[in-house]
Amino acid sequence: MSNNEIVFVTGNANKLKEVQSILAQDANSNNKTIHLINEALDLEELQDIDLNAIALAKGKQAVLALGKGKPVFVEDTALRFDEFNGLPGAYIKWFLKSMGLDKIVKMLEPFENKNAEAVTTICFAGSKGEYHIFQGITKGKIVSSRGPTTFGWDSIFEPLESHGLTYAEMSKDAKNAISHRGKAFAQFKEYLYQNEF
Ligand SMILES: O=c1nc[nH]c2c1ncn2[C@H]1C[C@H](O)[C@@H](COP(=O)(O)OP(=O)(O)OP(=O)(O)O)O1
Ligand SMILES: [Mg+2]
Repeated sequence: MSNNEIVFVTGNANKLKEVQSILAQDANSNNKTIHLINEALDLEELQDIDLNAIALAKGKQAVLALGKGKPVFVEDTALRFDEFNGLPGAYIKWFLKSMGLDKIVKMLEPFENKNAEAVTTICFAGSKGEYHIFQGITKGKIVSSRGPTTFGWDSIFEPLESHGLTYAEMSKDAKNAISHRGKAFAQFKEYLYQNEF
């Protein structure tokens, strides 16, 4: 692929919007413009608590689906409860689908420790067949839903760095500045600016 084109395989429109916005920030201060192409494929997801292993398996699925030689990346996002030793983790997607936000909050009711961390793990497959993993972590706590419920578990996660707001109560730019995804993509961006892909 020419022109610094890179494929992001995700079926999640909210993720795509955030990633487009993060990659567009300070794009002018670099000579390199990254052209993002979205493929909304539903990839098979490994069941594991090892987030790197999940992201790598997802990246390999993306390469299989698109064919070798195209720079492509995926990301998998987990919500890990301290009290549950990291679960639901990557399974948060299925908890959300089946139980909904309120019951997820209730799962922690018997426990004092509401601490959690949001984790985005990116797997990038370069044109030469190599894989790279980047990860961003934001610590916070699980709270009763506050703010719009448009994106996943945003309304029940209050990051430590937000001074009392849930992700859902923050502006998009403020969320991206401190979020798990913002931190993971800051590293990925650095890599893309400094390397041929
Ligand atoms: O910043 C976020 N704030 C709130 N909720 C979020 C966020 N990021 C992902 N989420 C939700 C979406 C899905 O319920 C689960 C992650 O699952 P995950 O497999 O990574 O996403 P997905 O299946 O929706 O899209 P993809 O096609 O990229 O796999 O957490
Ligand atoms: Mg998924």
